[in-house]
Amino acid sequence: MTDRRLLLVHAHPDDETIETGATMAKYAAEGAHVTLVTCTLGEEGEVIPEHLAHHAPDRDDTLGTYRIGELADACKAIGVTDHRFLGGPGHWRDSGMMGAASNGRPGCFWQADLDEAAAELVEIIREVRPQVLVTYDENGYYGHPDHIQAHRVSWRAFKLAADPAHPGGEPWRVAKFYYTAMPRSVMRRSAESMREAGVRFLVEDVDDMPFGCRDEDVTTEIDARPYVEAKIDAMRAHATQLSVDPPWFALSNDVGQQIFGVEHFILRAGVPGPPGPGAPHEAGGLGEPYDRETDLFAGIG
Ligand SMILES: CC(=O)N[C@H]1[C@@H](O[C@@H]2[C@H](O)[C@H](O)[C@@H](O)[C@H](O)[C@H]2O)O[C@H](CO)[C@@H](O)[C@@H]1O
Ligand SMILES: [Zn+2]
Repeated sequence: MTDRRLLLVHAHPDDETIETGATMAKYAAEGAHVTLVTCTLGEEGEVIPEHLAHHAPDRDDTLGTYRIGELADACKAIGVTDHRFLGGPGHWRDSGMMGAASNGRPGCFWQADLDEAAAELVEIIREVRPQVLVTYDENGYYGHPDHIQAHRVSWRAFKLAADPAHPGGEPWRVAKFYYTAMPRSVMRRSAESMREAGVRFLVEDVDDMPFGCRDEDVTTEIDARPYVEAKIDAMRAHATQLSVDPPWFALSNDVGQQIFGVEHFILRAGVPGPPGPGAPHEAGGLGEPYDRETDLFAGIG
């Protein structure tokens, strides 16, 4: 299909690259219109490099502004030119990890009025008219309040955008709504590879990691291996948040993860397309039988 339009809704600067960077680079390179919406500036994040530590929320509190620049560089690396902050830069502040005092801070995303935030996203959906929307599952992929809220706002906006009773612009029905996903079998093989390689990062037991899904829940495997270098460049752009030592990376908790050019998704709404040739285990794929979609736009007329 021509005129493909993909909308991704992510919570903080860096999530777009960690979970969907190769997929975004692939579709952008293939001429699809890729729109990234980021819900906060990541103001409450930790800072890895010592020389940037002064930006931290408990020091200069300038991390949000700094991460705007990191995100711009990451978007350039993956070829994404249409990026928006939900409600405008800094409209909703990063809420911090679940249970942090910052969860209760007025103006943080976790405290956002759902319909107000969803209305902001409906405006973008009715302007861009994407066939595909990608965000997190009900648990926000790993339980972070801003990720859970990104899911809730996206699902609400998906419904409202198609509702003729919702004011402002022509209704638009997004054909396919996806969750990002990381199959546990891929995590297990990756942890084994890290142990064998003796990586400099911590290697945690997969069952102790806050994310991961059953292989059988995955509906879609995007093989974007040709774009993994772009994903690595984008990860390097998020230097306050990520340590990158390809093919590995780590967040500020120094727990190692593998950088994959193959990324996985769960179709939450819409009609799946036909199965296609997936990726082998050694590439981070789910391997045989290749009974999953291999294109987010598959099956859309
Ligand atoms: C990938 C992601 O969502 N990162 C968030 C997350 O950052 C984590 C947080 O600082 C945690 O305390 C660390 O142990 C972990 O290593 C970090 O990845 O939460 C931040 C605060 O809400 C957010 O800014 C960051 O983007
Ligand atoms: Zn995040």
